[in-house]
Amino acid sequence: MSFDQYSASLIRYPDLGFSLDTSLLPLSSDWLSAMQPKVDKAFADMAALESGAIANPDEGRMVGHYWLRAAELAPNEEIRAQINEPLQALKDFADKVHTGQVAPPGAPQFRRILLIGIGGSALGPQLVDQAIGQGARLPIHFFDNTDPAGIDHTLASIGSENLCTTLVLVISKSGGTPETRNGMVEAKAAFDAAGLDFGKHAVAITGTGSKLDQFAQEHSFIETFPMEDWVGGRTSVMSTVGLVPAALQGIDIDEFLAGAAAMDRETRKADVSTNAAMRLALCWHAAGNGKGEKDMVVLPYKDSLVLFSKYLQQLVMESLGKELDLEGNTVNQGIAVYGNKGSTDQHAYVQQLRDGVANFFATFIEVRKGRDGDTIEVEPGSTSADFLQGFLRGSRKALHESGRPSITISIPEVNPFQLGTLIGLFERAVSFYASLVNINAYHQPGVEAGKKAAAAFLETLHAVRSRLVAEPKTATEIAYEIDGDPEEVYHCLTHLAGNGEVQISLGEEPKEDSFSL
Ligand SMILES: O=P(O)(O)OC[C@H]1O[C@H](O)[C@H](O)[C@@H](O)[C@@H]1O
Repeated sequence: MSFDQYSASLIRYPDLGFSLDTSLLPLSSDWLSAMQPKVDKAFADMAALESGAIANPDEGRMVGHYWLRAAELAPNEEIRAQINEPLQALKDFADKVHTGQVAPPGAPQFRRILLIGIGGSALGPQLVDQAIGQGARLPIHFFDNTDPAGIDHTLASIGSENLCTTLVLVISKSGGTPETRNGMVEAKAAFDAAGLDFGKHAVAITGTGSKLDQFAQEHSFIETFPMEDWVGGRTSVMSTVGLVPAALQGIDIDEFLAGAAAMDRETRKADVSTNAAMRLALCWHAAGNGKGEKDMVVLPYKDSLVLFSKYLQQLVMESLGKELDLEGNTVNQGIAVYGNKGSTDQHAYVQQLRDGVANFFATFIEVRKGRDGDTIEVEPGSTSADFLQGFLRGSRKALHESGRPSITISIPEVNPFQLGTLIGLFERAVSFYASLVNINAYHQPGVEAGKKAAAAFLETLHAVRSRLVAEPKTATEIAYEIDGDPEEVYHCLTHLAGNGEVQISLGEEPKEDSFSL
């Protein structure tokens, strides 16, 4: 490690308190020169995207998440209104909830939020809650799955006696995602059981005209906020999806947006030497040979950023994990992302990072401020923050010594503005990287395949249920009756057995297992 190398390579934005250190993942000038045409194209692609080009060609959509924090840059008046009007409306709504002008029947105020959503319609609000939701005016709970045990756990943590002061946010861009629909049906059942009118507790955030939008109208929800098709789920945290819950929590959403806008201003500049988002994209490219050969391990040394690794996992992997490039060639692109937080992970998997298979690069996130307020010494002359910083610097050095590259991002503290800068940085890095490797970062065709297969499984399950009788049958026999796949039928049967709907009698192997009512 050399101070000269560090000093020369550091990209700093002093007004943002931000710096990016890539000295331990160096990019040679020859390599950079060779990449220059692709870099130029990536800057040009981004300029086109931001001025309203159809940047998501497969879905024929514009890609507008950068406008959400700078509506003046949106390509037309209609889109500016689609940003500004809901923003004002959601702020007014949050004020009314806080002052009790919007209140549940029979109680002066809403006291907590239950957010129902999945993927991009939950991860952003979860990240915001964990990172900057401390001391929120309204605590928030989540249904982010169709796991009934998880739903029961969340309902129990709210307490049935508290549903009467719970505000439910149902979030789904498409308005048809099964997990979210199921969560809403489960929540409604809990409200019904408590004798409460679900609609008087519910708000929808969804595309206009979606199934959820219709449900909200039919059940007289308190409010519906629109979500536009030019915002992708994984980049929706600065749309109504992230801002409605954040404003209700009392988080300073203007600062959050300002942080992203400030990072956008810096990383919009087509200068490879000072553009942190382009530098990140180039480092990813260099580390993984432009083919994702190295995984990205995200290590924020701050508890409140623990979900940032997961958030980036969706942002990066759903955006970059693509079979085809823009010309239709099979490329199987992507970068695997995982991570949790430091120094916790040093006591878990960092052993492998240091000594094991060298298939990754690390991204450290340093938060300079340890805590608000006074601190104590945990041993003479040292604070807990000193140790946290020591472990970050120690891991970075140890990885470097064993030939493992790393990037280090530094921010002064975790607050709405800084979280905005981090999200803005990675969103743009993902856009740039997608251009460098010539893929569409804004669709997710692979996700549809799993959804279709799940729907087919559910159909088989219905058919299997209808064939169950007191007399034992094997999976093969039932599969023959319904013209189904025996293994799929077997999985249906073990699912039903696991939930007490059928009896299973084990044979020597699964083929011989029999099932009866
Ligand atoms: O907001 P929704 O339409 O309910 O979608 C929720 C999520 O599920 C989809 O399957 C996509 O893969 C995600 O990108 C999306 O964020």
